[in-house]
Amino acid sequence: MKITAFDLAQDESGNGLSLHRVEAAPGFWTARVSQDIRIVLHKDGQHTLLAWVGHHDDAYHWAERRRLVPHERTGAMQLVEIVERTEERLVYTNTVEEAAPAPVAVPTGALARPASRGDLPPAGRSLPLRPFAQLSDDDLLNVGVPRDWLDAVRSADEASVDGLFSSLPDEAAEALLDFATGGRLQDHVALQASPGADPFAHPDAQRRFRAVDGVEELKAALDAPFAQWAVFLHPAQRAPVTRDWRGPARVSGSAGTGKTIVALHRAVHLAGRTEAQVLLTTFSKPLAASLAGKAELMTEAAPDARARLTVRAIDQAAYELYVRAFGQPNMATASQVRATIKAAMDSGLGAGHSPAFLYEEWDELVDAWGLHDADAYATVPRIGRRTRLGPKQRESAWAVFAFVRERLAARGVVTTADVYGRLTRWVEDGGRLPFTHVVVDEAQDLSVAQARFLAAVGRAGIADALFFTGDLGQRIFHLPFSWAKLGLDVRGRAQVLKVCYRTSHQIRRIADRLLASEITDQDGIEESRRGTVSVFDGPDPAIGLFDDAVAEAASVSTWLRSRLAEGVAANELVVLVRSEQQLDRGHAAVKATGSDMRVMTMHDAKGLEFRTVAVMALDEDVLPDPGRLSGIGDVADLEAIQDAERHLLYVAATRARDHLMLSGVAPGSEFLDDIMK
Ligand SMILES: Nc1ncnc2c1ncn2[C@@H]1O[C@H](COP(=O)(O)OP(=O)(O)OP(=O)(O)O)[C@@H](O)[C@H]1O
Repeated sequence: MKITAFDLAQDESGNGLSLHRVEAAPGFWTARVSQDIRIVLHKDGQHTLLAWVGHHDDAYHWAERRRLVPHERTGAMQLVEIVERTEERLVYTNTVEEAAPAPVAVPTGALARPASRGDLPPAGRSLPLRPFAQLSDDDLLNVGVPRDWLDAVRSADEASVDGLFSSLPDEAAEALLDFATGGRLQDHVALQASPGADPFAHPDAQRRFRAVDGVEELKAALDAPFAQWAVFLHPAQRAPVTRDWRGPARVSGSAGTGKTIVALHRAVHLAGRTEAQVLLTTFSKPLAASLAGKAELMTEAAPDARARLTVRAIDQAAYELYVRAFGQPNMATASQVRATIKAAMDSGLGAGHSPAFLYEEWDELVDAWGLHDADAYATVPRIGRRTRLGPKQRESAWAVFAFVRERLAARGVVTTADVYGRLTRWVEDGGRLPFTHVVVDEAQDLSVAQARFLAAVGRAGIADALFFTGDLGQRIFHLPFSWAKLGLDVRGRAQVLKVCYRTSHQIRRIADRLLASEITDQDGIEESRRGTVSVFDGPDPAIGLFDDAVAEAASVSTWLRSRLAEGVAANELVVLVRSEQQLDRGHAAVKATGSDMRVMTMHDAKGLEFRTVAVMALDEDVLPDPGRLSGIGDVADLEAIQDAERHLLYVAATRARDHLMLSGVAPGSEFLDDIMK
C-alpha cells in the first residue's frame, strides 16, 4: 500500500499502476496494490485524494456510493454517501465501512480520514419517534448536513438513526447526536467559508483530509502508526492550537476530549517557529514519556521543530533548571518531612493538632506558598474557602513548621516547593530560561509553587509563552487555589472541548453523574460539561456490590474472563484500586483469570487509556479515603478533599474505552450512590 502511495506521489499520472476509472463515480479511480487490494483515488486535476483502501469489490462498491463535493453552505469538502431509497423506507449504505480502513495520503492534495464512522450512533437511548422531523433545511444545512440527506435526516426514526449517524459527515453527525440528546443545534453551526476559499482548508474538511506536501511528508505519514500520527483535529481542537492567544490560555474539557492531543499539537505548532524553544510538560514521568513518544511521531518530517521541542515531567524540568542555575540540590523526601513533624510533636510542639493535619497544612500551605515566618502564615490568602485557624491553634501549628524549616535547613535539604520558589525568584531577577514557550498538560493538578513559577515565566516572556490543558473535574492531588492571584490569568482565554473520543457514550454518561455539569474554578471561570458527546457506543457498565472481598474478586474475575473471551487482549485490560492497600484485591481477581494483566492505583492511571477497566474495592471505608479526610482541619477543606476523591473515581472510570465494571463490598462507596441514582 505504501509503495503504491509513493509511486503515486512521484508520478501522479499513475503510469504503470493500473489505474482504473470507476465508471459510475465521476472523478474516482482505483489503483492496484496487490492481486486483491485497491486504493480508491479521487482526481480533479488539482488534487489527488487517496480516499480508501480495501478489497477489489469493496473498493468499487465504496467509490460508487460516494461523491466528493464542497458543502453548499459551509464550503467544507465532504465525501458524501449516496442516499438509497428502497420501498417506503430509507436504507443507509454503510455496509462496506466494515472493511479495513484506509490510512492514505497524497502529495498534492489531501489525505482522507479512515472511513470508520460506523461506531458513532447512540444505541440504547430512547429517542423521540422522529427526532429531527421539525428541523428546517436551514437548520440542517448550517451544521453541515449535505442537501441530499435533508429528507433522510428528517424522516430518521429510532431504527434508522444508527445508520444515519454513521453515514453523515462528522460535523453533521455530532450536531444531530447532541440535538437528539437534549443539546442545541445552534451550538454546532459550522463556519461558512468565503466564496472561492479552498474547500480542503475548511476546519471541518481538515478533520477528514490531511494535505500532504511532497514525498517526505507522505513518507512520515505512512511510516508512523497512523492513529498516533495523524489524529485529525476537530475544528474546536485546531482553533486553540493555531491561535495567537496574546496571553496565557487554557483549554479544558471532560475526560477523553483530546486535551492531551491539543497540548501536543500546540507544542509542535509553536516549535515550528524558528525563534521558539518549547517545553511540553505534564505532572508525571510516565505521562511525559508518552507525550515524548507522540511528539517524536508528529515531528518525524520536521527535524528542526523536533530539535526545538523538549518534553519533561514538570518537576524534572524544574530540577534540571535548578541544577543549571544553582547546582545539584539535596532533595527532602515526604517521609523525611513527616518524620520531622513527628519529632516536633514528640518534643511537645503542635498540641491540639494531628500529624495528618500538620502534614497537609505544611504541604498545601506552608511549603507550597514558601512561608518562612509566623506573620506570613497568619496572612497567607487561605486557599479556596479554607477558614482561618484561631490565633492559639495557629501559634501551636507554626511552632511545628518553624521546627521543620530549621531542621531541613540544618541538613541542607530543600523541598520541591523550595526548588520552584528559588527558580521563581531567579526568573524574576532576570534568569535566562532555555525555552520561550511552555505547554502544560494535566494543568488542573499544578501545585501553588508550580503555578507561581509558571506565572513568573509568563511575565518574563512573550505574550503567548504559556498554554495549559486540563479538566477541573480531574483535580486529584491538590486543594483548589486561584491562578489569577498568582499572576496566571487565563480569564477570557479559556476554551472547553465537547467531543469525547475515548469513552463510549454509556461509560461517559455514568461517569458524568459523579460531577456537576458546571464546575467553576477559583477565578470564576466556568467549565461546562453540558453538550459533550461521545462518538461511539458500547455496552452499559457493570456495577456490583458484594458481601465480601472474596465474592467481589470472583465476580470481577468472571467479568474479566468474559472480556478476554470476546477477544480483548490482556494488555488492554486493567484493574484499578484507590490505593496500594487494595492492590492485593485486584491481584486476586486477576490471578483467578489465569492471564497476566495490570493492576494499578487510580492515581497512576491518570492520563492513560484502556479498552477495558475494572475499578475494584469501592468500599465505604476505602473511597473517599478516610486517611486523607482525617487530617482535614475544617469543613471547607473537607469538601475540597472529598471532591478530589470523587474526581479520582471519575478519572478511573473514564480510563475505559469500551467496557467498565465498578465493584466493592456492600454498602459500597457513597460515590456509587450518585452513579446508580
Ligand atoms: N480529533 C480526534 N479524532 C480522533 N481521535 C481523537 C481526537 N482527539 C483525541 N482523540 C483520541 O481520543 C483519546 C483521548 O484523547 P486525549 O488523551 O488527548 O484526551 P484528554 O482530554 O487529554 O483525556 P484525559 O482528560 O482523560 O486525560 C485518545 O485516544 C486520542 O487519540
